[in-house]
Amino acid sequence: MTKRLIKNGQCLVNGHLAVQDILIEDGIITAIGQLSNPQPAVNKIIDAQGLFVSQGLVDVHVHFREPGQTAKETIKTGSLAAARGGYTTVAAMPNVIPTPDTPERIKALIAKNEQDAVVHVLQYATITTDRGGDELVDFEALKAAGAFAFSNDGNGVQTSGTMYKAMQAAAELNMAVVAHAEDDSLTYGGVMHEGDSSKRLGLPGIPSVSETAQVARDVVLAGATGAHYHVCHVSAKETVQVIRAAKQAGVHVTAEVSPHHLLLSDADITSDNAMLKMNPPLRSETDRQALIQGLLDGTIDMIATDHAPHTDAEKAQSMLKAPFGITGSETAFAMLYTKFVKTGQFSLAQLINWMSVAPADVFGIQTAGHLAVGAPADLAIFDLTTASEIKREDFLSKGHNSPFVGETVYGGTKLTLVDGEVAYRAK
Ligand SMILES: NC(=O)N[C@@H](CC(=O)O)C(=O)O
Ligand SMILES: [Zn+2]
Ligand SMILES: [Zn+2]
Repeated sequence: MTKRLIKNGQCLVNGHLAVQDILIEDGIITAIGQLSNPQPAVNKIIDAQGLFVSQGLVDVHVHFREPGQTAKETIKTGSLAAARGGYTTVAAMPNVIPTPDTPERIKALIAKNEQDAVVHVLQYATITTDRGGDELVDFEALKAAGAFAFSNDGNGVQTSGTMYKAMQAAAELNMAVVAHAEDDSLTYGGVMHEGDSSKRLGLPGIPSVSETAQVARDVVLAGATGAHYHVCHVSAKETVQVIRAAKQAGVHVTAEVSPHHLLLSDADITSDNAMLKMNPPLRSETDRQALIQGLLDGTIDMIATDHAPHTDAEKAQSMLKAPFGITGSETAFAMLYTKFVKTGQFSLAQLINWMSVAPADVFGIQTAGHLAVGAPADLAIFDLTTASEIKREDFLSKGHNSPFVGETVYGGTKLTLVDGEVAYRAK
């Protein structure tokens, strides 16, 4: 039996930091508290003096590009990036090639995730065949094959009738429909938010209504079907209002926001720079403030990265040509800690709630989100007091497409344990 002891770490206890020791036996947390020293037969002692020891973070929105686009990312590199960010459980979106829209395909992908990943990977199935059109997948068979939830992320479901039937099927199975909300008839070939910055730069804009109109449709459908409807990467203030009203009306709707939509706005796009191109786009400062308010009042439940790696060559192009998406796994905690917790806007407990507890609880991920005796030893150890610079050469992701390179941050990850084993250790 392997016994590890994490000594003297700072843990959140009832929302406040307190010094605790954590005993791990065969990958399971077996004791938390002021443990007597020495513990009998401990194989390894980790000294966490002055460090923050947290339950592992949970990210319900990442893109690994395998199979199909392994120049951008693989299951291995994407999971290493997650571990470096302090994540121990992630959910992988299905926009890989071929896409997991059949039981055979998702089984093969789950087996590959299991084999290659250094963190726990949950796998989304698509809502429709080929992640487009109106032919629904076999929800029951995909659930039986191990699907985590259903999503066409990368694209919105364009037809109301298709979304309605998808929600009926998902509700029947007690599974979530996880939506990238985007009405293609309202995007006009845009590459950034339609607003002052797009006008100044002369770049085509994506109006907020392209997101909000579809979420408005979907909360009505969720209300009618009783389905759990989860909104990906909320970006617009009007969308926050629609979700708030739907929650008040008793609709089973939940929502995530990405770190970049909390940290940046279109005012940060001062030149044609594809490192700031993602979907949905960075919106106005008013939208950003509404997202922060949405988190604080519970309208938005959680933070998810939408880690979307692309190659250097692709992202070196103009915003007109480059693909949408930025990476996020390796920068999320440190950036959010530095910009929101250190500044006093969020408490550390709130941040851990949005980055671990809430995603696990909302999606019923039994094995994640809580630092507790009996739970798997999925832990992240962060250094909240030493400043470091985000450097592109340090990324374990194949993607370097991060607008946060060069930022000085606190909250770097020192060690990530998955089932008690080292998934990431800082050099
Ligand atoms: N967010 C993005 O800009 N891109 C994502 C797709 C998505 O999340 O919609 C990708 O797969 O690259
Ligand atoms: Zn999306
Ligand atoms: Zn995505």
